[in-house]
Amino acid sequence: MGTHLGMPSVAGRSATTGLLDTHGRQATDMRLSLTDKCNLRCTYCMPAEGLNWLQKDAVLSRKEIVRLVRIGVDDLGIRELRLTGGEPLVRADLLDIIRDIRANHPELPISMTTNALGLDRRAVQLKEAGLTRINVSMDSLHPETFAQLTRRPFLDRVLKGIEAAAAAGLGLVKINAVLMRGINDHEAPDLVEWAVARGFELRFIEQMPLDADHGWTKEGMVTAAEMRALVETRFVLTPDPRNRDGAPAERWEVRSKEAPDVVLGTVGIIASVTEPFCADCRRTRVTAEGKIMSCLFSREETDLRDLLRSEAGDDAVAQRWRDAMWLKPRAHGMDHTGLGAADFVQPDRSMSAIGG
Ligand SMILES: Nc1nc2c(ncn2[C@@H]2O[C@H](COP(=O)(O)OP(=O)(O)OP(=O)(O)O)[C@@H](O)[C@H]2O)c(=O)[nH]1
Ligand SMILES: C[S@@+](CC[C@H](N)C(=O)[O-])C[C@H]1O[C@@H](n2cnc3c(N)ncnc32)[C@H](O)[C@@H]1O
Ligand code: SF4
Ligand code: SF4
Repeated sequence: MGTHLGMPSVAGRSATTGLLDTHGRQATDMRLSLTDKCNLRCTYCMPAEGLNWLQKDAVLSRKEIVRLVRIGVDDLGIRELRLTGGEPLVRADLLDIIRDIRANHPELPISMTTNALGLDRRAVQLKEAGLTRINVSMDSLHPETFAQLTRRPFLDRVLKGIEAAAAAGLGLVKINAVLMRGINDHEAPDLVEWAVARGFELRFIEQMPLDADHGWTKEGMVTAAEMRALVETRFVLTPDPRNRDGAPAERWEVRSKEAPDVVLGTVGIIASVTEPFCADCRRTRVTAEGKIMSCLFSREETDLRDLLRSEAGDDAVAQRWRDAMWLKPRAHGMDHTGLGAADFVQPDRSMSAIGG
């Protein structure tokens, strides 16, 4: 667990404090969903038939998004912004949104998590608009396995997108791979080999119960310990000495068994289920329709859109955001960790509808 502010009292929350919660954490990392729509149907996230997309006017407009980010950064201590979704690249005004945010906040790190479809055509423009870096989700290097997991045959397009992002200077490129038992878990060492050869940081992700199909089981998921063992069939892993600094990924240095003196690269493992990192969580989430979710697994949502569409000033918006974050659950949407525990309730929203 990293450093924390002391437990703040309600009286101690003045109009100038940031996004504190009753467990002594402060959210400085804003995750903003630009859309609930997506052009893939990853089995651990979306149903095959897709979801009922939000109406256009239900989704925050460019102006509303830019205002919300300004309030977050200027009034609430946000220090990092991540654009996500659904698939952020399907949003037509994505470049304008990034340009506007960059104009207001010249130093703000702005990253994006994407499936990379269409990124080959837009990577340079994204960089020019002011995007800092990119994470790409890609679970398999085999076209058939990729198609099985995403229900779409688009691996070659994703690979082109990744190449374009690296060439455009949107690095360090991180690659996210959810490992699924019996489907792509055997690919773990190949994915590591592919990523380190290209200077990408690969992260293996434990599957969480956030799929629209509600098919997740604790027994069925691949654990972080298993992921390490799979990688260690070909490589030597040692803890990365750098400070984790609130990051979900625990990083490991990768060496080959033949030349263990040379660090080939780094691999991360995001163990939300078996090794949760909630005690050091620094996240605040805004859904595409402007609801604050203080935790990925929150059952409570706080609407900011109605305030943004009223005459309310920035102070009122900031205060409602603070109030929502104050009540952030300790972990996994509850007062204790335990995805899949008897008292855990899976949120109604899938990962794509929350904003991963
Ligand atoms: N438990 C938990 N897992 C999360 C949360 N946010 C993201 N994840 C998981 O972490 C994975 C990686 O998320 P990214 O969007 O790439 O963000 P990140 O790892 O914070 O990114 P970097 O800062 O670039 O390292 C996601 O695919 C989720 O599975 C969160 O708030 N809680
Ligand atoms: C919801 S997606 C949104 C951004 C973009 N569409 C993408 O896939 O990168 C963000 C991240 O959530 C991850 N994700 C989705 N469902 C998940 C689940 N059930 N468990 C763990 N990670 C999940 C994806 O692998 C992806 O890295
Ligand atoms: S993980 Fe990302 S790419 Fe896959 S269905 Fe969900 S939102 Fe779409
Ligand atoms: S589950 Fe909730 S508290 Fe835990 S890291 Fe994710 S958002 Fe933070």
